[in-house]
Amino acid sequence: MTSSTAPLTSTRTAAVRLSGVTKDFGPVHAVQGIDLELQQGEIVAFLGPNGAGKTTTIDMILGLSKPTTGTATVLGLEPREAIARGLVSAVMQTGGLLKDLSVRETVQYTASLFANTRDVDDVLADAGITEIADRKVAKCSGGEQQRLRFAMALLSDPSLLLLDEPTTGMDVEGRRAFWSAIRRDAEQGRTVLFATHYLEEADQYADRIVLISHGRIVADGTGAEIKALASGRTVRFTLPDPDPETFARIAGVDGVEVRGDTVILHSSDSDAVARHLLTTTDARDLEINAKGLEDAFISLTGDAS
Ligand SMILES: Nc1ncnc2c1ncn2[C@@H]1O[C@H](COP(=O)(O)OP(=O)(O)OP(=O)(O)O)[C@@H](O)[C@H]1O
Repeated sequence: MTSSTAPLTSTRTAAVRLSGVTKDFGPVHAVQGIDLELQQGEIVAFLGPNGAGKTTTIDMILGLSKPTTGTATVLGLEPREAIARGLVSAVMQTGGLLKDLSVRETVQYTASLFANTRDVDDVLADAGITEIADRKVAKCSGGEQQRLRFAMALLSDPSLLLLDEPTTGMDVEGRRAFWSAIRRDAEQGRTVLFATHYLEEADQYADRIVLISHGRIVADGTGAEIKALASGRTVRFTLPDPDPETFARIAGVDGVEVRGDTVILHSSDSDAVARHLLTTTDARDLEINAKGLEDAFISLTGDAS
């Protein structure tokens, strides 16, 4: 066994390395070949729609399931080994809290289950919940409960923190308080990977966004780079027997989708494209819409079904 000599704190060891990872559930190909390396200290968002494969991938990083093919390592170790050494913690969406305990009692109880932990008051402070330490869990808002889960996750002082859609169902204020606690903590150098559906959340809190769709990475970059993919407008219209080639040649058109008699053009100059269509073709029922993330997924994956 070589793991006892592994250079755990070396900046050269990736926090997470996925190589050719796939995961099948019977006939469902949930993850279809992911190669990804996260450096220590990075805050990375896994951004994708429902069913993209985010949770399945996080479960493999946590060692909760094994890849069908490919390998996953955490700080150079097998995921289960990294967990056993207290190097990884997770904040999941729900569950795991006893309603009758107070916030402090919950953290104290969790701490009592481990041999070595950080000081309870310190983790309460880091999670920003010192002032509600005596409140019963049942009386805490969704955002406060998530900050409590975050405090519990900090007890082992993990190098890697995984968050699976941690702000689902929270109001704006709960979300803001939760993320400011995470962000403050991450500034100390912890690696954070979180799954989200929201481009804004990913853009605001991550240094890097990995866009995932249908079990594959379709883009990987900064918030500005990913937002550029989701910017621009679509021009939708109907025309009998449309020819995609003709539309691709119109100045300002970046992408063409044809669904029967309906055509959707992606463009950064939708006014010019609309003017051209209305003055030189028989296009009808023309609509201009702001592009969103769903359109970015469609353009990137070519999935126009
Ligand atoms: N245990 C399982 N058995 C069968 N299919 C599964 C199982 N777990 C996940 N899947 C399927 O794998 C695909 C990926 O699911 P996954 O939960 O990883 O997506 P996700 O990106 O986390 O989605 P969401 O944002 O909805 O949580 C989906 O089609 C899902 O139905």
